[in-house]
Amino acid sequence: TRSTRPQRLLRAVQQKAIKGDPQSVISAIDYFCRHSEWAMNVGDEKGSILDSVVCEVCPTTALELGTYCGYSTVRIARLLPPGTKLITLEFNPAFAAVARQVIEYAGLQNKVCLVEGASGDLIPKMCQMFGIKTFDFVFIDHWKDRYLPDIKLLEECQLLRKGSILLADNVICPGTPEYLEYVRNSPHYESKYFKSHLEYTKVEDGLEKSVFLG
Ligand SMILES: Nc1ncnc2c1ncn2CCOCCNC(=O)c1cc(-c2ccc(F)cc2)cc(O)c1O
Ligand SMILES: [Mg+2]
Repeated sequence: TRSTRPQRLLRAVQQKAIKGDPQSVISAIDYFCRHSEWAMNVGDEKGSILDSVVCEVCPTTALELGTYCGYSTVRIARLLPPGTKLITLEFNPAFAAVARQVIEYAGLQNKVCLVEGASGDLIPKMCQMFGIKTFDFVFIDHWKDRYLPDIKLLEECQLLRKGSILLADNVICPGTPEYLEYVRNSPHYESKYFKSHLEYTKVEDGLEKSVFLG
């Protein structure tokens, strides 16, 4: 049977990137998506904004909702100091299988814990599964209609603390209107929009950075 797009993306990494070199894995995926097949990675333009927020936060505990092929997982994990853990949740087993191989190719498997399952089911288990009290940083990049229910779930599970940073992808395209309305109007968040473009296109998109105020 024909290969899938994530499998073709993985093959491009294995053929073009250097094993153990996260930057070459990132560049190989960006090249594949620009010159061969578009794929829904956060991409290089929004990825640079993601990098700067991760470097500013220096998280000791980080969560990613929506792994896909592991592109943003590699971007985040390569910036984390030793001893920190990035937990990434992926619903689709085929995506997760590719992501594990991309993360391993980058040599970052010891900094990443990929869990398969739906965010709504897994978030309440973070404490018992990993002993995580609170997350310093959350990158939100999964089903656009799950953004709002899942941050409310993070609040209810007391997984956010004063100063926890949420960074949400695709707030313009495909768009997350309810999420934006909530974080921009809630007294519990201070929110800021980083204007950019939909990965590998000229279409407007952006990231919303929100600080939880407690
Ligand atoms: N653990 C979990 N729990 C729940 N749900 C989960 C999950 N893990 C995964 N999922 C669900 C699916 O995750 C992928 C979500 N991402 C996108 O859909 C996406 C789409 C576009 C896009 C597509 C077409 C266009 F024309 C224009 C833009 C761009 C992006 O940057 C996107 O991120
Ligand atoms: Mg996205």
